Amino acid sequence: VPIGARVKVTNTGHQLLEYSIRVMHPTSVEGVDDMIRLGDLNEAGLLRNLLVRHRQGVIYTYTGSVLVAVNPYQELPLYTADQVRLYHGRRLGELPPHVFAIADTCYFNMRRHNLDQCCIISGESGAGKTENTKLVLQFLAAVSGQHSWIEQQILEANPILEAFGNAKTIRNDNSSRFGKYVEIFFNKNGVIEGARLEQYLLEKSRVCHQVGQQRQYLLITCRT
Ligand SMILES: Nc1ncnc2c1ncn2[C@@H]1O[C@H](COP(=O)(O)OP(=O)(O)OP(=O)(O)O)[C@@H](O)[C@H]1O
Repeated sequence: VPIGARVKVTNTGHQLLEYSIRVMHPTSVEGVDDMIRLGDLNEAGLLRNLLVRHRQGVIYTYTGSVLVAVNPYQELPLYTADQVRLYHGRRLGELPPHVFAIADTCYFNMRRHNLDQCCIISGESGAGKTENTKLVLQFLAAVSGQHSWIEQQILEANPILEAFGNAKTIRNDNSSRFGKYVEIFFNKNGVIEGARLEQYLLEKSRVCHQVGQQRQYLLITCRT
């Protein structure tokens, strides 16, 4: 049953949807940074908030410690070195929502509590998972102290992986053919020492041409 509606059974046994119309909560008019503060905390309220912010050119919104990113489909001046410096060492929520704030919170928690941190990036095809993953890596490489060859290698591995593992679909010109599990290893001083990437969840439905044995799926690049 859609949110805001309820099922009513008529005398003849038919089911009807009855919609209730309510006055919009003031927080839904301008939009809020953190959707936990929404008065209309339902699906319609969340979607409206994202729409209002998108119209204002704002692509990131929190729901507590979860970041919702709306794909802007255009270059925004949000990922400069100045932005990295701005978000480094700040508490979540202190500044406007940003993927750098999430990356910084992970880095801070890892160093402070000496615990592994995990960032899950999910969404439908074309939502911006790959781009935001790269931004998290870019941020971690920038703040993790020494600017060594290793950090550069990790960042530069992406175009190579994308060359083999990405291809055009109706939804996304640069669609990934497989999911990625990226592990970044830091030493005690918070400096990047290495990385490991594991691929999983290959979407066979996206493969349109198969080379040789099944195991070679990942080396297939194709255009649909
Ligand atoms: N933050 C952003 N700023 C600018 N452009 C973006 C941003 N996020 C996504 N895009 C654009 O949208 C395109 C699709 O994004 P991306 O490849 O990250 O989606 P995805 O969720 O990984 O999709 P798939 O599941 O199909 O691999 C990118 O190639 C880029 O052009």
